[in-house]
Amino acid sequence: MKIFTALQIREADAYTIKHTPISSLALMEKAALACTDWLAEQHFTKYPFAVFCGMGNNGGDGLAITRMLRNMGCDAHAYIIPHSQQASEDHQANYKSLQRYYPESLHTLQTFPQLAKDTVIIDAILGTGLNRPAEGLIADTISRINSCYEQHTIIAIDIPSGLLTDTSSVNQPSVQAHHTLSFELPKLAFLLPENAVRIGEVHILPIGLHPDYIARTPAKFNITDGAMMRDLYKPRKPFSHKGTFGHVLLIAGSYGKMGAAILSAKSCLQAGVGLLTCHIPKCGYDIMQISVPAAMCITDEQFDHSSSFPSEEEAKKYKTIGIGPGLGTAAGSIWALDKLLDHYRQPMVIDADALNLLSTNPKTFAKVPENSILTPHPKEFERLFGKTDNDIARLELLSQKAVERRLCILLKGRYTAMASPDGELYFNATGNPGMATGGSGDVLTGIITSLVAQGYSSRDAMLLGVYIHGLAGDFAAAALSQEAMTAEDIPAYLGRTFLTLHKNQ
Ligand SMILES: NC(=O)C1=CN([C@@H]2O[C@H](COP(=O)(O)OP(=O)(O)OC[C@H]3O[C@@H](n4cnc5c(N)ncnc54)[C@H](O)[C@@H]3O)[C@@H](O)[C@H]2O)[C@@H](O)CC1
Ligand SMILES: [K+]
Repeated sequence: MKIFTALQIREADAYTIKHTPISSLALMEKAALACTDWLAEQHFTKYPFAVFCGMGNNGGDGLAITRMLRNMGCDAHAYIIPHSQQASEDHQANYKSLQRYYPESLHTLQTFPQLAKDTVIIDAILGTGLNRPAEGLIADTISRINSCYEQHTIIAIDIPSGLLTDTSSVNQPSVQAHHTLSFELPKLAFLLPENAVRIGEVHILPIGLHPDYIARTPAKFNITDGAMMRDLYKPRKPFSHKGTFGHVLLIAGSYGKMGAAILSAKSCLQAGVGLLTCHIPKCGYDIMQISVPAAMCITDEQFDHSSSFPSEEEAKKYKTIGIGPGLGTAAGSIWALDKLLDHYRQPMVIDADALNLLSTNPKTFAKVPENSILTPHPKEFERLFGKTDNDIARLELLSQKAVERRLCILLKGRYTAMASPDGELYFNATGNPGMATGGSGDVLTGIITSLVAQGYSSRDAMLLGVYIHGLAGDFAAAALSQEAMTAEDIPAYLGRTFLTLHKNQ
């Protein structure tokens, strides 16, 4: 799914109006109807409404919504903020309709109104046309709306007023909504952790923008989805054998952190690898053999951490290496990783403590093979690549580093961002807060390593691995609840997840 900029959204709007028998005013009517239908479905229409309107088309939406709510018998009032000399054409048309049918519902905002108990606040002040920070009466109204957050439900139309669509809004005043009702496609602003408290729950309502414009217009950012993943997925051929699906070496675990190695190993197997060998310290031998009988084990000479990774000759038998879960940051492990990178040139999957080893050893980092996949969470990302002022700057840094170092890098989060060496940037939308629990990342490493071994390109293994990791988590949460599920439940639901990738699903 594409993420369009504010400019592209305007173009999609204009293209739809030009190429279909729908006027700009009729498109606004459709958008307002989609919002009022949603309000009715969610049983908000039993409450009174205060609709705060700007003077552009976002305000026009608000006026049309007020009329439709009145048509449904609701007690709705529109408060127009006079921030401009002239309202947009469609705003004027909707103003006239409301004045004609429900003149008592129209107000020009002078002071913030007294709101009756349970009044639902609709924020239709500014939409994608925001071109400067909100100030004066608009900023005052935004702050008054936000002061009602505990007592009233606040619903933003298209985007919370004051929030920028495509760039960071850090330090800018904006409405803080419980729900955002947006049109047709998600906006970049909705995917940024820094906006989480302002956007609330986002609901994307279709309004019939022209599919040709959407299909032929390239977007800088995309969200992966089921259709794309079904295309990437490689079904198994009938005459295949375990050699067809690759041999993984997983270097993981240390004293007190063998659980991470187990979770990763189980997930690697459940994601379909042909053969799995785990390199673990001596303390982990019984634990691994008992917990994951299908995995072979090589024990390090050290008891509590790993300090000697395979030689050039030994490493040749592995299709790929996954390294990091529970590894620890012992000096011996740094030295061993550095030596491994002197000869190992295949793409690897690097996670957790192995990333921390790289962040403190730039010379070792420089040896990481091209097309390797790095899987940092935000703190690990910061240690590797430095601090940024906001989420947009961090996305740019992510993309820049992936291109510069010829790596696939994924930045974990609610919408994990995934960058590949050719500059593409995708977001993942599967997953849920039940996965915010120790071990989820180890599971992801196992899955992605497994896919690389099975012949997926690094980019495809990253996109597909993150997608199925999230979807398996969604199945686990649906069956067990977000609270009760643990990281171990994610590989257990991989089977159901793979079935959704089959073409006939
Ligand atoms: N493209 C679409 O898909 C559709 C868009 N519609 C609505 O149209 C909206 C966009 O409308 P507009 O382009 O008119 O933009 P806005 O309604 O966001 O407002 C733009 C107006 O506000 C002024 N303005 C911008 N920032 C300001 C600030 N900080 N303080 C004071 N004034 C400011 C601008 O100069 C302009 O006059 C969307 O957000 C959506 O709500 C819907 O009506 C129909 C479908
Ligand atoms: K708005």
